[in-house]
Amino acid sequence: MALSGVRVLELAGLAPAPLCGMILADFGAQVVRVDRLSQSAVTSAADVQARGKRSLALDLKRQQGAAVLRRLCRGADVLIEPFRHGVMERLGLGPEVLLQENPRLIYARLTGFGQTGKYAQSAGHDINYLALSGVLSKLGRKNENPYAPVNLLADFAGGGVMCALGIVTALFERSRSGRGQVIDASMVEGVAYLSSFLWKSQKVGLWNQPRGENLLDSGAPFYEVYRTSDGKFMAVGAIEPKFYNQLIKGLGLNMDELPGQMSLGHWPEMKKKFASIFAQKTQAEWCSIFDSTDACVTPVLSFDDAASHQHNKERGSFITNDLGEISPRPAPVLSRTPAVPSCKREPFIGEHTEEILLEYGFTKQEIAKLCSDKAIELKNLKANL
Ligand SMILES: C[C@H](CCC[C@@H](C)[C@H]1CC[C@H]2[C@@H]3[C@H](O)C[C@@H]4C[C@H](O)CC[C@]4(C)[C@H]3C[C@H](O)[C@]12C)C(=O)SCCNC(=O)CCNC(=O)[C@H](O)C(C)(C)COP(=O)(O)OP(=O)(O)OC[C@H]1O[C@@H](n2cnc3c(N)ncnc32)[C@H](O)[C@@H]1OP(=O)(O)O
Repeated sequence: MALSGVRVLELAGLAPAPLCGMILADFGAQVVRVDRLSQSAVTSAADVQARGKRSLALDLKRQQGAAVLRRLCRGADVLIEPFRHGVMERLGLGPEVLLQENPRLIYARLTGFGQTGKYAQSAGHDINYLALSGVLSKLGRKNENPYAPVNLLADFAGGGVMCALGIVTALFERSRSGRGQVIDASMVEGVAYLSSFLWKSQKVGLWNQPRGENLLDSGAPFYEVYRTSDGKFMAVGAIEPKFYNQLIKGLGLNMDELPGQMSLGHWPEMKKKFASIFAQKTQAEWCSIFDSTDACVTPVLSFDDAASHQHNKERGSFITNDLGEISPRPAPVLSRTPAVPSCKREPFIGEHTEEILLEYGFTKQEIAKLCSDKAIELKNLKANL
């Protein structure tokens, strides 16, 4: 796999860092999740993005525990840390310390607000980062408050994925320079960057109307979701005139009797018309009308339906693990070295502590001492059941 041989240490955190680590693991990196000891490991217990990772339980608040991480970092390629600015420094694990000991280390700091600035020390979650990036102000329907679509945008796209991009970019650069570096992955900036199109298209007329009344933000009748007679939904994205024509045809309407596609004043009335037509047939009936056309009309699928949809099945877009759990296949698909996601269950806290420490050069005696000092925890299957 593309990232085979890359050794990653991921300090356990909430949603974004686990996704970042899982992406690296899916593409072949050896990812170790560094958990708190099971008594206090709330975040790891809730981690459902640990595919392909191993778990090492380490108490970083104890000096011996912090020293273990320092030693692990000497043999690692990447460290992902998801804490507020200052936490790692207080533990004596800041980048200046770890990079001095291992100049090849890529030290990825995945936070909401970044390492500097007024909010660097503040708590926050996806919705706050999205808000500060400016993007939240653009999301939502007409006359409604801005709406944060689950925690996908800042946490996962602007955070986890952007941080993974930073890491592979830094790994690529290191292959030329031989040097590691620090990555300051702020979710505010990650999601703002992701929204570059929005920022850079402000003057082209796409966003002249208030929120929810523009072409791509649910203002247009041809870029909207409609309810079907069986309580399901169809997604319509017929933007270009040649595709819009096919939409109109599929709906059984006559173009000559309709206002122009881009007649904004008619959009509310056209939406009502489309809505009343979509409400007359089931989702399956609309699919049989629109499948195999270029009308850009697709069913809004539940997770179950998405996993069993013919198109997704043909591509193998969803995978099933040893426990029968279905999840999305890693993307994108690389032709020679595709990701090979693990089928095994996710790790228990501390399940691999001993084997990881041995691998990183600790002796059995050192491990026993760390264990009796409560700096580490060996397999604790019970805590996870
Ligand atoms: C919207 C999302 C968040 C969604 C997450 C939800 C899905 C889950 C959140 C809570 C979960 C529920 C809960 O756990 C209870 C149940 C548990 C059960 O097992 C399952 C069901 C649950 C109901 C469970 C269900 C779900 O899983 C949840 C609802 C987000 O936006 S996530 C993005 C958050 N932001 C960031 O990641 C940005 C960077 N990080 C931060 O800003 C802060 O870390 C954050 C997130 C604000 C938290 O602040 P906090 O004060 O808690 O931490 P820090 O200041 O960063 O300091 C960390 C301290 O921890 C010490 N430490 C770390 N590792 C170790 C270790 N190995 N040993 C010892 N100590 C350790 C570290 O030293 C720091 O200590 P100090 O503060 O003393 O320096």
